Amino acid sequence: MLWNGWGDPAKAAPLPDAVAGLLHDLLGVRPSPSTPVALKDLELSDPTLTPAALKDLADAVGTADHVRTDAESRVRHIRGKSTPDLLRIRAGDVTDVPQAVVLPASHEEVLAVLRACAAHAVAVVPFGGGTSVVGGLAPERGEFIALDLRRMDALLDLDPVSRTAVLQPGLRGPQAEALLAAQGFTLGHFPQSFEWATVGGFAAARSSGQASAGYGRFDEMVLGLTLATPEGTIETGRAPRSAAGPDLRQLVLGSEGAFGVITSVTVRVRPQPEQRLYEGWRFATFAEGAAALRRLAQDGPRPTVLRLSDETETLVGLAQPDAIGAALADGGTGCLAVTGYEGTSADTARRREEAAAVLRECGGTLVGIEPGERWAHGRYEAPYLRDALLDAGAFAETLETAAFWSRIPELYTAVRTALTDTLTGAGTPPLVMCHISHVYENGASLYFTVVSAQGEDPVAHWTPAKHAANEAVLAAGGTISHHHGVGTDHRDWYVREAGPLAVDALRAVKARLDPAGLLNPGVLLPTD
Ligand SMILES: Cc1cc2nc3c(=O)[nH]c(=O)nc-3n(C[C@H](O)[C@H](O)[C@H](O)COP(=O)(O)OP(=O)(O)OC[C@H]3O[C@@H](n4cnc5c(N)ncnc54)[C@H](O)[C@@H]3O)c2cc1C
Repeated sequence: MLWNGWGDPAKAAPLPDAVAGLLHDLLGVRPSPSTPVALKDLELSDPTLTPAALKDLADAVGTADHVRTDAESRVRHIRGKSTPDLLRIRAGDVTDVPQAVVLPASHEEVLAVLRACAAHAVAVVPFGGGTSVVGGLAPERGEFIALDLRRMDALLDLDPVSRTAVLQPGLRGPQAEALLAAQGFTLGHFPQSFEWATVGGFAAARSSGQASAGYGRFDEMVLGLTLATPEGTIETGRAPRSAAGPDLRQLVLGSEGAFGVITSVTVRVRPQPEQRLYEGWRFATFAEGAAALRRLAQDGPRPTVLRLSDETETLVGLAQPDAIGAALADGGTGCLAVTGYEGTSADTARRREEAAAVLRECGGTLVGIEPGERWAHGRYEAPYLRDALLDAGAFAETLETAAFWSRIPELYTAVRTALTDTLTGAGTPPLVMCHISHVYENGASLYFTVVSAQGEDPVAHWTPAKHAANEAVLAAGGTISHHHGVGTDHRDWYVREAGPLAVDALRAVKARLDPAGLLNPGVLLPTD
């Protein structure tokens, strides 16, 4: 993973000329005068852990080799991958750097690390793939270690009769899929961060993948979890469903490292699909397309992938950026939906035919296989483009929410307006794009992408727009996050969404599991 950008440096994507032209002409983007600070020029404070703390940590993981204090290891575990995170590290801001990176190999070693940290009053940030986009890896505490779970990367068990698998938390998406595929199964969890994010991170942040219409969200796949806390171990998941009290899985899912470290996850798996097929449909308007998605979500049949871009995202996605200005002035040129079917040949053929009838009835026109296959082929590429946009002096960020179907139109307008008005008022009119890519019987998520010129201080320039969007989400009846989580960035809005009694109850849970407040201080819950 690139330390100050996204993904595999070999896959870095140059900005297409047409996009560069659009940025300049439509958004007034000017080339950035500054170049990112080089790794060797970052000015890190010296590690402050005492020799006794370092020795206890080394004992906990068996060897000092798995306790790293070198500058590069520490920098590689700073914050996550939101655009403000990238802008800050590109500017050389290393204030949130961990004191050390500790790499345990088992549940017992995680417990031992937590004991050592408690003894030395050092905070702990569980670190999976480091792809958090909500400040989930930036605790409000100066001295902390990053607990990197990459060595816990085994498939511990596969039960083909029950169709369950037990996975260690440090498995990245492709590693987990490869281990399952070798035995004929798939998890079916394909978020855009699939290549880098981990099983533990998926559970800790309640992730949702691009095939959620067919396979479900990650939290729906989880049947059991093991949680290591400073006070001991919690295990959940004796049976697929249970009436034995409240479901403790739900307390661990989405806890973002604030209650403990997830050291194993039992998931349901499905047979590898015989066939995968994706295609494109066109709707006259976003509202018409959304109504079609709702019909499929409520009455079926459910495609495995179901997504709809609004007019602006459709134009940009079709690589027709030159046409955007004119098309927006004309009121848009329609919206692209992608439907995907994975499963046995007979099942995909049946669902495809029945879904096509519904989509036609709702006003859709089949465009063909090409847009669907193009989407599937390039599904993990967009984050690479963000680095090129930042290099070119543009700002690009995403945010997401969800609501019941009846609220979706108001939520869509409210968030777009908040982003557009705030950034236009600050002198950088944005391009705001949106898509629906996670649907339920009763509602859907909205995922926004914002592109504009960078302000002089790009992070400070973006913050009021992000806050205005958060306010719009709450006012329009949305949730502050559908799948990115709370972290530190959404925490104050989450506290308002959940309400004071709920937050107090969660604090009581944290106080019992983590009495010294060492786990991810300030992430999910306020520290005071
Ligand atoms: C380009 C890009 C695209 C993205 N696309 C999607 C998407 O399509 N869908 C989606 O849901 N999300 C997406 N995300 C967000 C992110 O990938 C998810 O939140 C993911 O679940 C994080 O996994 P991770 O392993 O990187 O966790 P990290 O970023 O390392 O950690 C996330 C949080 O969980 C905690 N944590 C991590 N591992 C554990 C553990 N084992 N036990 C306890 N706590 C733990 C961390 O302390 C942190 O608070 C995207 C992010 C980026 C940058």
